[in-house]
Amino acid sequence: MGLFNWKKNKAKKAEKEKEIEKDNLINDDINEQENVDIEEQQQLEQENISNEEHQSIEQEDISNEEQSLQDVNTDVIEEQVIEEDTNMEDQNDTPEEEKGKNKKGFFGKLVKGLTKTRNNILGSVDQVLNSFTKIDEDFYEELEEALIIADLGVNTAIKIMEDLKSKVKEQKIKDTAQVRELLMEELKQLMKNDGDIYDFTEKKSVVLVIGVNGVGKTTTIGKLAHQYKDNGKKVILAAADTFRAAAIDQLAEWSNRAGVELISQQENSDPGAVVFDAVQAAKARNSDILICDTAGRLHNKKNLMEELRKIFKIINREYSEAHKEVLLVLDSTTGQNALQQAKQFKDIADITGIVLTKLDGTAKGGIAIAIQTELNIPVKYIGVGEGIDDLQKFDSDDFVNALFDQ
Ligand SMILES: Nc1nc2c(ncn2[C@@H]2O[C@H](COP(=O)(O)OP(=O)(O)OP(=O)(O)O)[C@@H](O)[C@H]2O)c(=O)[nH]1
Repeated sequence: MGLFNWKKNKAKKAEKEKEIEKDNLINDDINEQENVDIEEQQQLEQENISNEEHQSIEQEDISNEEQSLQDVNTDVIEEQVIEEDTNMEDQNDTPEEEKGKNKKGFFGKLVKGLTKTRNNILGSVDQVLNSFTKIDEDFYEELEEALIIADLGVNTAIKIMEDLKSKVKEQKIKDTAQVRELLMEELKQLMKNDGDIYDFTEKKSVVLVIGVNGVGKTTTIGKLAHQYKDNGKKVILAAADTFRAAAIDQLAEWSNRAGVELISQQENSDPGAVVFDAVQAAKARNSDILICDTAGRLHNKKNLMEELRKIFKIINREYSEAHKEVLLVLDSTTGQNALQQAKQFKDIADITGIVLTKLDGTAKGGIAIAIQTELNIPVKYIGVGEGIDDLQKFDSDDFVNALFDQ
C-alpha cells in the first residue's frame, strides 16, 4: 500500500475515533439526563411503595449482602490457610531470600492476572510479527491495527508506532523479531513512573478515593489500608459514601479485615460531617493516613463536583498540613469507557493517581497503557484479584514483562 493511501487511512481512522468519542460523550450526557429522569421517577414510585414492600426489599438486600459477606469470609479463611502454609514453608528463609520470594510471588500474581490481556495483546501482536519478514508500511499498519484492537486506542497506538518507526530507522533494524524487543522497550518507557509518586505514603496524608459505582472503590480502600498498615502506618478509614447503608457496612467489613479504625455515621448523613469527624480523629490519634470513601452515584457531574468541593474544603480547612492524594478508581474490564470516565473525572478533580481494578478478569488490560499515555496521570495501583493482598503498586517493567511473558 502506498504511503499516501496509508496516511489517508490513518487520518480517516483518527476522524472515526473522534466521532466515536464524541458519540460516547453525547451518549453519556443523554444517559446522565435519562438517569436523572429515571431516578426522579423511581423516587416517586418508591414513595408509593407500601411500607411492607419496602421492608421486604430491605430484607432481600440484607440477605444478599449477608450472602456476599459470607462469600468474602470464605475467601478470607481460604486466603489465611494458604498464607499460614506459606509462612510455615518460609520460616527458615533469610530476609534476602524472603524478598526474592515476595517479588516472585508478586510477579507470579501479575503474570497470572494478566493472562487474558496477554493473550489478547500478544496474540495479535505476535501474529503480525510472525507473518511479516520485511519491515514495511503494511507491517507497520497491521501492527498499529493490532495495538488498537488490544484496547490501547488509536491515539496511543499512533504514538507508539511513530516512536517505534524512528527507533527502527535509527538502529537500522531489519528483522521483525527485533521489533518485539523495541515494542517492549517503548511500552516500558511510556509507562514509567517517577519514583516519588508513592511519597504520600510516608507523609501525613488524606487519600480521597473517587470513582463511579461498582468499580471497586471499597475493595481498593480495604486493600490499601491493609498494605499501609502492613508497612507500619496508622490508618483510619472514613465512610463518606453515605448513600447506602450497605456501602457503610461493606467498608466496616474491610476495616475489620485490615484491622484499622473506621469513622462512619448513619446512612444519608452529610458526607462532609463524616470527613470532618474523621479528620478530627486522625489528628487526635496522630494517624498517618486517612482514607476517605466517596459516593460515585450522584446524579450528575455538577452534583459530584459540588460534593467533592465540599469535602476538599473541609480537609483543607481542618487538616491543611496533610498531603492530599486523590485516587481515581477505574474498572479495567470497561476498556475504552474507563478512559472516557477518567477524562470526565479529570474535569472535576485534581486526580493525583489512578487505581486500575479487575485486571485479572479482563482481556482489556491494554487500557492501562492508554490511560498512562493519554491522561498524563500515573497509574499508581492495579487490582489483580478480590483478596486483600491483590493490589500492587504499578511497576512498568513488571507490567510489560508480564504482558510479554518474559
Ligand atoms: N476480580 C477482581 N474483582 C475486584 C477487584 N477489585 C474489586 N473487585 C470486585 O468488584 C466488585 C465491586 O467492588 P466494590 O469495592 O464493592 O466497588 P465500589 O466501587 O465500592 O462499589 P459501590 O460500593 O457500589 O460504590 C466486588 O465484587 C469486588 O470484589 C479486582 O481487582 N479484581
